[in-house]
Amino acid sequence: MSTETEVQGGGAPKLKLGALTALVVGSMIGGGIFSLPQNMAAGAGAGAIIIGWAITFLGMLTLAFAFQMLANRKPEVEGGVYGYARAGFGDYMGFNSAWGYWISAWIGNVSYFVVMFSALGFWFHAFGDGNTPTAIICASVLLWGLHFLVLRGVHGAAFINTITTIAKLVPLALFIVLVVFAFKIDTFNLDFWGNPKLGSIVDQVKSTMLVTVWVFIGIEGASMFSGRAEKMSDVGKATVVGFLLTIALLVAVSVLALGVMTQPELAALKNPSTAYVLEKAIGPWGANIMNAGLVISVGGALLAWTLLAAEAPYLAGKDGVMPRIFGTTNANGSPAASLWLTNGLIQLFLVITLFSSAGYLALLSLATSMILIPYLLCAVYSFMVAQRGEGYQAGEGKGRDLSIAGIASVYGVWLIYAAGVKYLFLSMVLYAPGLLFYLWAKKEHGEKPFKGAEAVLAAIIVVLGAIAAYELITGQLSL
Ligand SMILES: NC(=[NH2+])NCCC[C@H](N)C(=O)O
Repeated sequence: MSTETEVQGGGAPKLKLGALTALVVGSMIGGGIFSLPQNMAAGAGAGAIIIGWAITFLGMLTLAFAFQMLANRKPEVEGGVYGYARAGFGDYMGFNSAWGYWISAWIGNVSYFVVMFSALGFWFHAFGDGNTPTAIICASVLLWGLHFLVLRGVHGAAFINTITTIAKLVPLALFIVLVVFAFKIDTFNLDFWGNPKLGSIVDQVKSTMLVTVWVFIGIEGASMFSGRAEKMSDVGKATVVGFLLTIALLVAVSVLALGVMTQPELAALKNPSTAYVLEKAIGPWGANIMNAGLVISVGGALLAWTLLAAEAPYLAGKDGVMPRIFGTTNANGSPAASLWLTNGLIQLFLVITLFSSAGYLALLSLATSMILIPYLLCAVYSFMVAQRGEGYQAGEGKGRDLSIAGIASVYGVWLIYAAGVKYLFLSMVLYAPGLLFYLWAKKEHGEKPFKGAEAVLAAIIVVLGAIAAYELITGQLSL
């Protein structure tokens, strides 16, 4: 691996608006949407679900706008959630953002493999719940197939992602149309504000927040590839358009399902619950269609997330906050070292799921909450940029941007609260070991690792991580 190829993608072709939008939609729509009817109904009635979507709409829209604003006002900052955190809060925070994002991305992929083979288990019983030996062997073959595909070039992989993204919209559109016909307003209105077992409206709404976070992860997809984009303005457009398309699908799927089955019925469904909702609407074919849809959708999202996962250490490596080796690309412009590390870890975890599915599920929710810190840092950074007026013409109003960035930041804090502060504490177990990589990188460049308060922050993360690890081991805390 030579360092000459460190230049961004060498002469690789640049990504256009269509490919960027497909990256956003393709990474947001993966497995989550197929389980949405059950996941949302598990703790909330129709009324609370609608309120939950309204909050999510406002919050995620402002976050999408914040990414758009950053792409337009700060075109020189590459690297999405990592790049913005570093620009706003220095090398060490930038590193942590890349690290948290990366872990969240690849652990998410481990869950994708399990979910995909569990859906295939609908037809092929040898795959069971997605973690039988046969399933793990086949998942591993698929993993390395994707690996070599991406090694041949990010641009080509992005092209295939565009195709799978279009393909995955078909079963979802079909679901929406067919369920509209089966929709019964009486079913929908029944216990609109939830039955007493679900608790207060606030509790019900809060229960939906975790689910809505997971389904929107990927909203940063275009920003992560800003360095490979043809035009910066396309990055912003792709983010907003991708968001609007995705939320329309998500809301339709979750709300329409409530007119086919009652909340307790939905809550009791197996996942992917869309399969059983459609089965109720049109018969056995329904389950076949949605299971197939899930396989296509997650297959495509696996590709998108292989790209996204490898991008984070690569970008950080290029800037010298991750070890140099991760910043190198092969002759096709693919971040080869980063890909090998990422997929190697996924392979390891796939084997672990063979022995312990429970432990891995716990790790998954932990990893989901890890991405909230990178999101919050981006929102706050967009607020700082607007406040300082960076990239604005003289006399140009900042009011709109300030309020958007303000709401996005408040939403970011709310998500961490709604996801549970416990998870934030537990995620320190995974944040803490990153320090070794950071110190390694800084040593390579002969730089002092910390400026100002960064050393204190690093110490806090390590101490919290150690306490959390200790409490986990002694059983005082559980995932
Ligand atoms: N591999 C991942 N890290 N995926 C995270 C994105 C999840 C995506 N929004 C979904 O609903 O499926």
